[in-house]
Amino acid sequence: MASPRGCQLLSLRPLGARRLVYSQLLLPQTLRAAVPWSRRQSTQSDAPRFNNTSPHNDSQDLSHLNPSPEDYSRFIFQDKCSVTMYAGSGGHGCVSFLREKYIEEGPANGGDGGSGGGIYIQTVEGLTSLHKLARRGVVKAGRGKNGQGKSRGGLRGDDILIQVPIGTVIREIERHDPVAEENARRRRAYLEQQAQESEGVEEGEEGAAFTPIRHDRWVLYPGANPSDFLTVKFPRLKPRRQAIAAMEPKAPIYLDLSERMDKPLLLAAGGAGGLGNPAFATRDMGRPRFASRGEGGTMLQLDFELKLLADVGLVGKPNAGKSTLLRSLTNSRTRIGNWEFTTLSPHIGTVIVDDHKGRPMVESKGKVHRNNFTIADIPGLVEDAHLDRGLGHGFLRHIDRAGILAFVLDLSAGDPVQELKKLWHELGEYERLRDNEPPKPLEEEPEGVIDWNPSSTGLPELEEGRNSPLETAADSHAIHHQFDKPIGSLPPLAMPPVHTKPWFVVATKADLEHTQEQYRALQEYLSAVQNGTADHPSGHADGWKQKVTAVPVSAMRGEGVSRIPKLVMELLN
Ligand SMILES: Nc1nc2c(ncn2[C@@H]2O[C@H](COP(=O)(O)OP(=O)(O)OP(=O)(O)O)[C@@H](O)[C@H]2O)c(=O)[nH]1
Ligand SMILES: [Mg+2]
Repeated sequence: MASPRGCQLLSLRPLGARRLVYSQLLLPQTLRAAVPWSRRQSTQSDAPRFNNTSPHNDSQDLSHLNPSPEDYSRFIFQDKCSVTMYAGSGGHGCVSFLREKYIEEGPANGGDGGSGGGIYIQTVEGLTSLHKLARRGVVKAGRGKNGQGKSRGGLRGDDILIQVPIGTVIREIERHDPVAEENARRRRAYLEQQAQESEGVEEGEEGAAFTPIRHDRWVLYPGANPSDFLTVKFPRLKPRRQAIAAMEPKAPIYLDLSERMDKPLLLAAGGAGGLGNPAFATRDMGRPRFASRGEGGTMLQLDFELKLLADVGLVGKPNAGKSTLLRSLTNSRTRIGNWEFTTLSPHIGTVIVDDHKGRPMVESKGKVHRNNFTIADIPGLVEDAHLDRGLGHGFLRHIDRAGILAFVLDLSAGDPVQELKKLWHELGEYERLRDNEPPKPLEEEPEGVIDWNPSSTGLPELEEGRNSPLETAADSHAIHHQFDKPIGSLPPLAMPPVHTKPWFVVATKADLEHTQEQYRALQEYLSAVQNGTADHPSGHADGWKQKVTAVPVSAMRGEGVSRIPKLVMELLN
């Protein structure tokens, strides 16, 4: 028993030391004293101290809402990542001949190679972060197995299914498609030949020209001498794609996966398998001693970005009590601390709203029943956050992505109306800066952009004339020109203006003294905004103000928070 305990203590020590340094740097004198106090909460006997006055003490387990410093888990969050994907290449065809007693020179019986594995994508409910995908970095589908003798075909390569959260946007950064490149090469060769013919080069001369064997395209019979092939005329080998490749979205890929998908969507099909030697048998050459190699798989470099973070985003100053509020509403284990910037990355919690029998209580817009919504706890906003102060722009971007904004105002910390206006000011400034950014190159080329709607039954448009070698070559030429120069950073996602989003206020720490007057003033102001007698705090005349209200809560005691799910469900509708 002794050794594991020792280990635990060792691992916690540096953390405690670091926290103390933070607290001394960031906290005012009055709050500093609270840090050792909150650390003391870890012992059972001290835990209920601050709650002595609360009538709920006995009935509720409040330790979840005012956790000890040890009681937190690190939530790894990533809302952006770039992943390189390789579809599997096809297996090679086999060169083999029937060998049987009394059959001297058996016919060709090499099997075809198996096709390479494809890469599929699907949105699933319950995922909130891209960190798992980001950690993989490179994703490779399986290669098809080579064909074998006795006409045995090779096995297909394994497919890869990538699961992403709903609201992921996928954009293509780079593509390397061996089939398209081979087509382009053939096209160039064809054009050169045409040019030569028009210049009057005689056919006889050209026909005699020596063409080296393309070992990247052909498999030769292992027992044969290379010189045996000098006189062999290899057939023209068109690069092939699997039939399923017709279901790939148009290049360059731009997908906005904003709904749950029942079926996966193909991003890149694997390369077609090579053909066995029977495929090349002709009347003149009954026993071809070559087979074709499998086609290479497409390489895609894709940028993933989470567009919609959560249904509700908590916006507030550092230390306002956002994380405590999230804990009181959900099972989240987000970290709480009486100092600023406790939360360093968004945490998402899910609130289940049902009749305790699993049946949803509310029906939302698209007539789809919902029994849950998600809340994102975002790091606190400081003044001039839009100028990258505090924890920077990144978190304003997260606010941008929540459907509903919940402004968390600490009633014990100054005038809440002024606080609310400051928060709106930061959002407005951020939006202004974002919208004034110069447009990036990809925005000027919208022709490759498709709106993928997973609920529609139709397939995405197919690449036109993909099977015709000349047209395909031209296409691939275009692709190549586009990717000659790297696209660089992609343009930001287009979001609806922040001031048009539904919002409400959570007035927290209402259990503290002298907060009633503050709440009253806040509620008066919000009523005035709703009636139109006061300006919308964002300063926009067309700001959303259909039902602006403030919910007084004491998140730490879990009081008043039950009104929030009802309000959110109303707003979601
Ligand atoms: N009295 C009282 N204290 C609260 C309440 N809600 C939160 N607190 C305290 O306020 C402090 C800050 O709470 P957090 O939830 O970490 O605040 P935050 O807004 O997430 O802070 P950052 O993550 O730094 O942005 C903690 O010490 C909480 O215990 C409340 O309703 N009443
Ligand atoms: Mg927090």
